[in-house]
Order: sequence, then structure tokens, then C-alpha cells
Amino acid sequence: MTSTDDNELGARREEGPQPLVGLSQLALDHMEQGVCVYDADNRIVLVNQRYLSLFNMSAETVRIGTSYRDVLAHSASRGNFPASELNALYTRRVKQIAAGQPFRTEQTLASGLVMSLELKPLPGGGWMTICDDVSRLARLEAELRLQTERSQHALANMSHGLIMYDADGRIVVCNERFLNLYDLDPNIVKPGVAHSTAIDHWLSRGNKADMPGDKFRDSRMDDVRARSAKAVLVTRYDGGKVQAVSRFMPDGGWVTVHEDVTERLQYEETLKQQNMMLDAALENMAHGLAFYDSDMRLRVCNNTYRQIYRLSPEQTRPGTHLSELIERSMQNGAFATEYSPQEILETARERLAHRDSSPMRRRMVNDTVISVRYCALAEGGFVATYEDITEREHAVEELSEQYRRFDAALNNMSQGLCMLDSSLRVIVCNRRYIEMYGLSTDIVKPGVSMREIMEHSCELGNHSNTTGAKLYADYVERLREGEHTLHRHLSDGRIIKLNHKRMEHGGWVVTYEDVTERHKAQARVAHMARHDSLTDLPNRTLFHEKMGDGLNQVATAGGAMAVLCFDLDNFKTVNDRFGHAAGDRLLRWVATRLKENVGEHDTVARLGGDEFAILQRGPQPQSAEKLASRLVDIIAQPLQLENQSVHVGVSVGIAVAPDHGLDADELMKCADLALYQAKAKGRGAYQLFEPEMEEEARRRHALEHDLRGALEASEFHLVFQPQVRLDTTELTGFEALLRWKHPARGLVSPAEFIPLAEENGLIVPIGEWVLRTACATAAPWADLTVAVNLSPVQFRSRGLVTMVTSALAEAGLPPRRLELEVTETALLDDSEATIEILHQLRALGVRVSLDDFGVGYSSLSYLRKFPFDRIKIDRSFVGTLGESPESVAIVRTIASLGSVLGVETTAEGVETIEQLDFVRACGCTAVQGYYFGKPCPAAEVGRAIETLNAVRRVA
Ligand SMILES: Nc1nc2c(ncn2[C@@H]2O[C@@H]3COP(=O)(O)O[C@H]4[C@@H](O)[C@H](n5cnc6c(=O)[nH]c(N)nc65)O[C@@H]4COP(=O)(O)O[C@H]3[C@H]2O)c(=O)[nH]1
Repeated sequence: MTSTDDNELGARREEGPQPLVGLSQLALDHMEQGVCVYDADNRIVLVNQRYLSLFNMSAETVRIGTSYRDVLAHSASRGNFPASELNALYTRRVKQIAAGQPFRTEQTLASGLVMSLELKPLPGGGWMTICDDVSRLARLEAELRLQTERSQHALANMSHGLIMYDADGRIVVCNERFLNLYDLDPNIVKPGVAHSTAIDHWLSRGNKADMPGDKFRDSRMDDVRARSAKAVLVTRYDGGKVQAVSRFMPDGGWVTVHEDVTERLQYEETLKQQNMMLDAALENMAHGLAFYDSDMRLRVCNNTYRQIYRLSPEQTRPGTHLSELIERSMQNGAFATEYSPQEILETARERLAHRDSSPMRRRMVNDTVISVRYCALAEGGFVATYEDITEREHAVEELSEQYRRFDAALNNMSQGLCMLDSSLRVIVCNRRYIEMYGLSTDIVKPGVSMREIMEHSCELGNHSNTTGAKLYADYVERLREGEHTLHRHLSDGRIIKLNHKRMEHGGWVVTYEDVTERHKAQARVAHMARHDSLTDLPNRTLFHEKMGDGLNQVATAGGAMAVLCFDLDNFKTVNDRFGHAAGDRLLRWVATRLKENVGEHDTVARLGGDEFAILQRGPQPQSAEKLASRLVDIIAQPLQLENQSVHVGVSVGIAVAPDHGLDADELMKCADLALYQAKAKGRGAYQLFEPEMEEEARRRHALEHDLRGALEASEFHLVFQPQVRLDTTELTGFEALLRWKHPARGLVSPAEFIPLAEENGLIVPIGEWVLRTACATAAPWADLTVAVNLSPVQFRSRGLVTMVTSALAEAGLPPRRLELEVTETALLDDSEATIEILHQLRALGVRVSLDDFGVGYSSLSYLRKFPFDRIKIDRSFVGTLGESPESVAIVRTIASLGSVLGVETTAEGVETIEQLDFVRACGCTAVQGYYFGKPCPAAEVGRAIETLNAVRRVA
């Protein structure tokens, strides 16, 4: 107590027995609790120091006699509670005290102390308050709570299962891991549950030990009783393994920790297996293996080692020194004689000292070669490996040989070859490759990149208009596409074909082939496929393509295009007379004339034989007609062949797109029809297609169709025209002329149907009918001849001579009364063969005359080749005698020619007395014409004979 208090207490002492007050006060002052006693008027009668210090109150203010209200006011002023609550607090407390029941309350003071206050009414009035600092308790409690939480947390998060029992064998605590580990029910396994119950539940969940359940339970109980802390291995319901270890506590309880050892056991098992396998592998290794310690003493070796060195297991006991091993194996005859034990040992020492683990060869007996390596170990000692490389050495030798062969093959290949790795660096390349590009062997060698090679190749000038970098970039791009072939056009004109094939393990094999010649040949073949070999003009195929293109252009862009079809008028004659070489020259000459007369965008083609065609753009048909006219004139010019001047002409048919169509075939057909007409007009003419020509063609077709049935339908008959000797006006015979009386068309002119029959070959059967009918008709005529026309086509058909023989025999007509009329055209086709036939006919005794003489080109040469009995001067000359001096000259010439050759000359088409007189004056020996008689049916021949005889008599 303070001195101030002493004064106060002194005053009190006077009020009571001193010894008691002093002791009480002393006791009060040493109390842990604060005490303050109030009288019934709520004034302090006793207060201890602890009370004042707990509330941080002044002894001057709070002392005996101080009212409770003042005490509270002072406490509020010390910040122990808000002053605003003073009245309310005072009133409430006083009321509670007045209720006569003790009560407790807690108050947190300004100092932070937590104060427990007990207010108790005192018997006989008054009351007291006992204050206790409960702050430490509260702190302890909080700490305890935290500790407990941490423990629980640790327990819950333990990786092992944990269960704790008390001395009575009841569960104190177990963690969740424990429950999960064995799939236990937390409602069964919980604090307070007996050990045996927990074991039963554990067993019921499918967990087991390596003994029956009952036995296991008993064994566990025994362990507890014996406080045996042994580890038990149990099997979980899912097959997992758990190790349980119990620890006994001083209070009699125990804790068991359960650890899931499934993986550990598996790992250990695997390790065991691995070790076993390693042992087995070591023993069964193809390589010999031996471990030595730092003293070069053997620690372990395998069987292969023993076999290589011919050592027994006894001789290779651990601890045996390497030198001993070497000596023993030498004694056992393992080594070839070239080695000494010291040498081998020394080598081993040196290699180990230098940590040289490179392989070294050891020759053993039987030509076996062992590769030995010493490999020093970090922890001391070394491992030695021994590999039998005999086979490998042989293989290497073989491989070297193969490589030499491969190298020879590679360098003797006609193709270049380059093997590239996946980063396009050269693995190997051959000589041909280097030569092909003229590369330097200093640059192109294994390891060089394709990029460097390309740069080098560019520097050599192999590739124009590019750089090595660009070339390489393009190359890489192409390789991305995979295997491919590409063609490099080198600046010297060569073409190199590069073929890229992937290699199995990455990289490329590239072959290089000089395909320049092949390309040229292919180009030639391609050119030949579309060009005529003789003239080098486009052929029919290319012409059609070009025509297609041209027509497309006309269809899309407008304009016009003409197709001109050319046919040489006299080609066959030239070919026959001068031979094929001359014919070829003629064709080339024509090709040149055509080419030099067309524009650069026009196309000249040879369609075959003597057929040519031109595609011409420009205003049409004017351009085409102009061109045709010019070419007709040019080709009509004489040409020197075999030192002779030859005349050929050309006929031209023209069709124009779009006027005559836009279809190639259609247009060609139109040009052909026009050509047909041009030829019909006479030689050396051109003709523009006219739509009527189609009609004409149709008509011709219809006529042809009817003609085919005419013979069978007996629509033919013969008429006979008299032939008269001029000097005596004697009737010498008749010319048989064919007539076709069509049921609908009426009489069709031979001039119309004979060419048609010749075109389609019908002339052969028709001609036979004519001959047989003429012979049969003439047979009864007394000594008169019958002249029958033979078509050139009949000469080409086989059996003409036989047929004539048969007709004569059949009719009983003496051969000398048959005269066969042939035209020059028959002689043109295949003159040699024709002349041979004529000789055969002559040999039969038949007379042969040359018809329509004067209109051909080579009459004189034919006259030399065959001795005709008669020359018939074409009626065109006779008909124009009055107006054409040329005709006069021709008739005169032919007549005098006949006279010189001793051949009869018949003037055809004599209609008038003037013509008769004239041809007589010219020296013709015979005539035929309307003057002496028109052709008459067979029935009228008798009368004609009579009439002519009468005329003769008159003459
Ligand atoms: N204007 C006129 N014409 C006269 C005169 N004298 C005769 N003629 C006609 O001239 C043609 C003479 O026959 P060709 O020169 O052999 O010419 C023949 C001949 O090349 C051919 N031909 C007729 N019959 C046959 C035949 O059986 N076989 C063959 N292969 N061709 C025949 O048809 C051609 C024409 O025969 P045709 O029309 O019968 O015409 C006949 C005849 O009627 C005359 O004074 N004035």
C-alpha cells in the first residue's frame, strides 16, 4: 500500500481492532485480484492497491468514502469505458446490486486488459466488487485453440493414416487419410470406439493381413498387450499394400501410423527385376565385360570375357590381378603369338593413365579380332569391354570393296548423280555431275551446300538471268513439293533433266541427265506429227487446229477468215512421167509459191498428196479471191523439171467464215465443194463457195444413188453412131455410146453420169455391160467394126483383158471388128501398166484408138509409146474450125502426124459439109459426126447402114 493509503487506513484503524485491519489490509494488498468494498450507501469502505492499478485509478480519487458513481466517473475518465455510458452503467449496476444477487461481468479496459468483475451483495448491507485480470487466460485459451487447430490440420493433411487409442483401447482420434486408406466408415471408426470394433470394421471392408481375420484380430490385441511396436504389412481392399507401425505412449495409449507402400513395394520389385535382368544381361552380353578395382584387380566379369580369354570361373575369381589374368589366358592359348604379357599390361596401364578409352584391336587365335576398351571410373578402378569384331572387320572389308565398286559405278555413270543430306549438303556426287556443269572439284566435295554449288555454277555462267541465291530459293521451294523432275535450260543451250528422289532416312538422290538431244528429237517428232515432212508445211492435223483457233477468233473477235483448198491439176502426170523425186520437187515448188504469197499470220498447209490449203485472215472474200487468182496464175507458169518445161495448174475452192459457217468441218466441206466446182469448170480456176453447190452436191448424190440401181433395173441401152472413111465415104463401123433412161429423170447425159460412175467405180460393171452388149449387137453386122469407150478406171480394175476376151468369145465377134477407144487420161494414171494392157488387147487382135486427142498434154509421147490404130481428133477442134485458127492448126497437125505415123485420123463432131471438106483437106482419114448420122438405137442400125450406103453411092 502507498503512504497515502497508509493515512486512509490509519483512519480506518481507529474504527476497528487494529491487528485485524492490518492483517486484512495486508492480505488484500497481496491479492492477485482487485477488491473494493462498498457500504450500503455505495461508498467505498475498503479498496486494495491491485484494484486501483488494474483500473489505472488514482488512490487520491478512489479511496475510502468515494462514492461508486465517482469511482465509475474516474474509471471513465481513464478511458476504461465511454463517459457517455456512465449514467446508464451506474444505474444498471446499482439496480443489479439492489436485486441482492451476485453477478459477473467482463470489461475490457483502456490498458487492453480484460477484466472479470464479480459484484456481490454483502450480508448486513453493502456490497463488494472483485476484479480479476483474465487477459492472460484468454490469450492462453486462444493459443490452445490455435495449437489444436494446427494439430488437427496436420492430422488431416498427413500423407499417412493415423489412429490413436487411449489406455483403454478406445479411439482418441484418427485422421481422414486413415479412413480413406481402408475405405472405413467415419460413423463407425470414431473417437470412443473400441479397438476390436475398429478391427472388425476394418476387416469387413475387404482389408486383410497375411492371415485369417480372426487370427489377425487376436494378433493385434496381443501386440497391444505386449506393447510390441512391430511393423505389420496389410493388404487394402483394392490390393494396395499398407505398412502399419504402432508406438506406445507413456499413458498406456498407442498411435498407429499407416503408410501406403504399394508404389514403394512395386518400385522395389521393379528394381529387383531390373537387377536380375542386368545380371542376366551382363552374363548374356555379346561383349565381354570386366570391372577392375584401382589396383587392377578383377571385381566382376561376365561369361563372354571368360570365353574370349579362355579363362575358367576359378581363374577369374574376384581379386585376381589383371597381370595374372593376362598370363593365364596366354597360357590357355587365347592370344595370337605376337603379344607379350608385359606389353599387354603396359598398354592397359598407359591407356588408363591417359584416360584413353578408344578401342584397340587385339588379334586372338583363329584369326579372331577383339576390340578392347578401358574406361576409367570416377570412383576408381575401370571397366574393360571386349568385343569380337571379326565379322564386322570382314563386313567392313566387304563394304570397302562394295564402296570401291559403287564408286567405280558412280563415276562411270552416264548420268550425273548427287546425294544430298536433309540440309541439302552433298554427301556424295559423281564425276559426271561435276563435268556436266563444269564445276570445280575444289568446291564440290562432300559437305558443300547446294547453295554454294549453285552460286559457283552461276559464276561459271551456266545459268542466265538469275543468281545463285534465287536459283537456290526456287530449288528449295520445289523440294518442298516432294519428289519431282525438273528441266534446267543452261545458257549454252543444253537441257539437263533433274530427278529428285527422297532417301529413306532423309535427304535426296538427284540424278542429272543431259536430255538436250532427246528433247530435240522429241521436238522433231512433235513437229513431224504436225508438219508435212516433204514441204515442212503444217499437216492436216495442225491445219485443223489452226482453223479451230481462227474460227474461235472470228466467233469472238469478229472479222473473217477464208479457207482455200488447192488441188494440182496435173500432178499425177508429172509424177508418172518424171518420177516421184520430180513429183516431190514439184510439191516443194508449189509449197514455196504458196508460202511466199501469203501474209505472216496466214497458214499454208499440205493436207496430203497434191492437196494444199491456206487459212487467210482479212476482208473476205476479196482477199481470198485475189490470192487464189494470183496463185492460179503463178502455178500455171511453166516449171523446169528434169530439163523439161512442165505445166501444172491448180484449182482452188474457197469458203469463208463466218459467211459459210463457223464449224471447221463444215467450212472444209464448203471449200471442197467449191474446189469440185473449180475443177469441173476446167483446170486452173478458182471458185468461191456458193450455197447452191450444196444443192448440186445433193443432186449428185441422188444421181449416184440412182445410178447404183440403174444396171440392175436395165435402165441402160446403147446407141450407135456411124464412122465413115473419108476417101471412099464408106461406112466402116459404129461407135457404141451409152444411154441411161431414168424412169423419172428421163434421158441422162453420159457426160453427166459417166464421171460420176468413174468416181465411184460403178463404171467397171457398167463398162463390162457396154462391151458385152456392143459386141453382141455388132456380131451380126457384116464386116463392120464396133468402137467401145473404155474408161481409165477400167484399166485399173483387174481382168480387163480377160473380160474383153470373154465378151468377144461370148458374142462370136472377131477381135479385129472391135475397136477400143481410150483417152489420154487412161494413159496418165499408170502409163506403164496401161500400155502393157493395151499391148495385151492388141495381141488379141483388137484395134485400139486414142480418143479425144488434142485436149491432153502429152499426147505425142503416148503416141510413141503405143502404136494406136487410130487417133480421134476431139470434136471441140472440129466445132471451132470456123472461128479458131488454133483449132485449124491443131487439126492439120494431128492429121499430118497420123499420116506420118501411118495411123488413121478420125475427125469427131463433123456436122456440116464445110467441116467435112475441111477435115478432108487437112488429111483426116475418117469422120464421125451428125453429118453422117446421130447415134441411133441398135434397132435402127440396119437402116442407118442402108442410108449410108446410099449416100456413098450418091457420093
Ligand atoms: N455435138 C455433137 N456431138 C456429137 C457429134 N457427133 C458425135 N457427137 C457426140 O460426141 C460424143 C462422142 O463420144 P466420145 O467422144 O467418146 O465421148 C463420150 C464418151 O467419152 C462418154 N461415153 C459415152 N458412152 C460411153 C461408154 O459406154 N463408156 C464410156 N467409158 N464412156 C462413154 O461420154 C461422152 C459423151 O457421149 P455422148 O453424149 O454420147 O456424145 C458422143 C456423141 O453423141 C456431132 O456432130 N456433134
